[in-house]
Amino acid sequence: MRRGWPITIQAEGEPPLTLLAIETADAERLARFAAERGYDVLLSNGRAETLKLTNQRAAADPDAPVQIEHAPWFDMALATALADPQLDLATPMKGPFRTIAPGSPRAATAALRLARIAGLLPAYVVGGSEVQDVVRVEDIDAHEDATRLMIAVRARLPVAQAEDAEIVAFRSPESADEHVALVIGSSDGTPPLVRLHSECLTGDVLGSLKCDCGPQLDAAIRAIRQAGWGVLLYLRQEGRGIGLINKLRAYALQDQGFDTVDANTRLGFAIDARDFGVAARMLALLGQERVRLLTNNPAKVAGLEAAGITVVERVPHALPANPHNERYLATKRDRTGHQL
Ligand SMILES: Nc1nc2c(ncn2[C@@H]2O[C@H](COP(=O)(O)OP(=O)(O)OP(=O)(O)O)[C@@H](O)[C@H]2O)c(=O)[nH]1
Ligand SMILES: [Zn+2]
Repeated sequence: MRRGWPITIQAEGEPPLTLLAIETADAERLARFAAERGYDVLLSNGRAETLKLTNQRAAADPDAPVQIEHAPWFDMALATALADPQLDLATPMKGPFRTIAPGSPRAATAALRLARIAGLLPAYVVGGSEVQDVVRVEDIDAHEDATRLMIAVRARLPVAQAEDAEIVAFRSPESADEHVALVIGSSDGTPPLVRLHSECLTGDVLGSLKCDCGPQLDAAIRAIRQAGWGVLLYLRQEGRGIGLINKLRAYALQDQGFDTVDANTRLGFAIDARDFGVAARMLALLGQERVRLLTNNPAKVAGLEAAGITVVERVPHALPANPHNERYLATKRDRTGHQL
């Protein structure tokens, strides 16, 4: 998909679904794809609603797939406008469009998930008649199957704020994401103070002021050291699970005035695409199934608990705002239920 090649997704009991990711397609590839029959367009419900293409279907799952029927005037420019929200404000969409029920609904849902895993916009043309390399839905699920995660290596890692630390790296056969845990101090038998930190290249490395990630990361290490012992999980869930490029697309939409929640929806993603089952699995592999959790986000507590970890205490983890992240923090409080 990243190379712009078509793929076929097969869900058991459904017709095979052959598709081409719009982001990596070009006019020539598009013309070759489904040349005789024409192609439909597959979007997420959130993206389709943004474009007002869902005929007011009540409260559908934002991640559910929506299929738009081919019309003779579909071309690369139109496919790009359907896929990419960047130009929504500049070029209003001209129809008419007709949405139809996806012929392979489970394969279509898996396709949207695969785009997110690949870091691409979740939008495809569908309908190619030649079956391509076949990907089974189970193959896509395996990328996010936390039970397949294992400890790969552990080593001593003194860090500036905690000299007595050890790094533990995890990986699974299917996923390229290499998650790590920094174990600070040694167990004294009490539940560790734990922080789930999701990767944020802009905040963690470049010192971005748009979010609170960098200061939260520093403060977490300090708090764990002060508590005596604990674990920082550094989860490779950049952009709340949508990847760096898609997060930066969300930033570009924020430059147009949308908040962090609406930016994700306009792109066609869930507001938070993270799976905290990965964190639960890492804690279980470290032998820590009872934890004190540093967070303001009730979804992290719920996600760990649902995956079998007992959160004995939630420890607030708020830091002072700056002029650039005030709105971001207010959105967390007002729209995503953060207890700030
Ligand atoms: N999609 C998207 N992701 C963002 C944005 N701003 C920050 N992020 C990502 O959000 C994640 C940071 O979330 P966390 O620090 O875990 O914070 P949280 O879920 O709000 O919860 P706590 O800090 O634990 O209260 C990182 O992966 C960032 O890259 C944004 O505007 N859009
Ligand atoms: Zn950040």
